[in-house]
Amino acid sequence: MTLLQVDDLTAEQDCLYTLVIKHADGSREARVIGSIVDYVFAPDDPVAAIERMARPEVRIVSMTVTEGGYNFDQVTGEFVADNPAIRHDLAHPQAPTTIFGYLTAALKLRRERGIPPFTVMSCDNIQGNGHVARRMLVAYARLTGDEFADWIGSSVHFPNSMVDRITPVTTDADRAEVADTFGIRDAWPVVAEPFFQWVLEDEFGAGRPPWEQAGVQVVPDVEPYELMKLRLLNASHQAMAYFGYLAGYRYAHEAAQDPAIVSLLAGYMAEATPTLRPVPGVDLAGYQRELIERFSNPEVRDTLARLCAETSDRIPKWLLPVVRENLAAGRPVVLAAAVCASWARYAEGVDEKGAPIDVVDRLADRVTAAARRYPDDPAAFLRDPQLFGDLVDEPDFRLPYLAALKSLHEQGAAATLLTL
Ligand SMILES: NC(=O)c1ccc[n+]([C@@H]2O[C@H](COP(=O)([O-])OP(=O)(O)OC[C@H]3O[C@@H](n4cnc5c(N)ncnc54)[C@H](O)[C@@H]3O)[C@@H](O)[C@H]2O)c1
Ligand SMILES: O=P(O)(O)OC[C@@H](O)[C@@H](O)[C@H](O)[C@H](O)CO
Repeated sequence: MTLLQVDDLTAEQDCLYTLVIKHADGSREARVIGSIVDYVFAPDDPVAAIERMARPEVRIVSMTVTEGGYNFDQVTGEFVADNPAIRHDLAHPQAPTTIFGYLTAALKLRRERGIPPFTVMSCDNIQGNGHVARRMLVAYARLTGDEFADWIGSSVHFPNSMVDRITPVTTDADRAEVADTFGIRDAWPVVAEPFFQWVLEDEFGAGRPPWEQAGVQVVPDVEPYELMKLRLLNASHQAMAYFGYLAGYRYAHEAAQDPAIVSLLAGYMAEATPTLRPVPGVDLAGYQRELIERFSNPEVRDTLARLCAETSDRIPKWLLPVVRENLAAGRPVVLAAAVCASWARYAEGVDEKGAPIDVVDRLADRVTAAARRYPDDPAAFLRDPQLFGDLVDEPDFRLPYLAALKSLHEQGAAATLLTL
């Protein structure tokens, strides 16, 4: 295997890359994208990155740093100040490691130089991603001084957004295909499904490109779209990932073509739907059918391993809000509880044939240790307040969770899916 650095993007191919759209019928569309004009790898040269962000022509800083990058307590929603990376950034403002250190250093420079602030545009899969980005950045800045934090809170804009296109990890096979099919030697092609949706609030302090012309929906309130996407698409990814992996599948389309998994997804989505708001112009039943079709696209070859990673940052943000709202309204949470049980079974790190599972999660040691307390302490996995809050005390959640976990152990994933 060739080890490629993203630096190749600048050195070898002038920041151009190929976007390959993979249709379910096997046809392909390819376009060379020229929207990246330069690239600075911040860990190599933090000061250069900060200076770049401070340039007057920079008007938007967009972020795709995954759910774990926002550093908030998943139960209280509060900024976690007691984090070694945050302590490091406060002590070394010119060599930061977190987005908060970078954004703060660049905004400070702009303010000192009389340059208006940039807009911070989160593209991550977090409910209220703009609101969360604002709250967390202001909380970080407050640790450096109240006046500066207040200035960020009142001067910097943070649009909420919903970004949707299933984009798996690029493989060597993708690179080879781009060369063979399109005659393009590209170290960093991006492959994706045909569907895309980007919904954005028009909340920019210093202007923005006319993204409507490229199909972006600019709306006054993104929340209904976010709820729909995070609770139906992303949470359904979680629903099929662990059951699918334990049942022996390795690709999303394989799992999504199994009728028992389709039933699980349909059942979970029926549980989640009452927690959504009406979405302008969207028929939610049609959206759910389309999701199963999108997941089933055999060409995209999204791996379950990608969907199974960093669960500690995903299930608490996408699935547990559905559980809490349904419990509060007296509605059932049986399938959402079973999905949590499938995570617990997966987190044990050993599959149904005794083979090891590579649990990729920043809390891997902790979740695996808790999961392995089954059967001596069957609810141990739920007794992690930072992940589950007090849900372990809710019988309507705990009992279906325990039933599904017992069945996963005694019958296996395939048989459990049939009983669900
Ligand atoms: N891939 C998709 O299908 C897709 C679709 C829509 C939205 N998104 C959003 O985009 C984000 C990125 O997706 P991706 O597929 O590019 O993921 P990825 O894992 O390929 O890339 C994530 C990047 O974030 C960086 N990162 C991780 N933790 C960080 C932290 N604490 N601080 C700063 N940087 C950090 C990583 O180094 C990596 O470069 C996702 O989390 C999701 O919110 C992804
Ligand atoms: O990338 P993450 O960590 O937010 O979540 C994994 C997938 O659910 C996600 O990448 C989806 O493929 C994407 O959100 C589809 O638009």
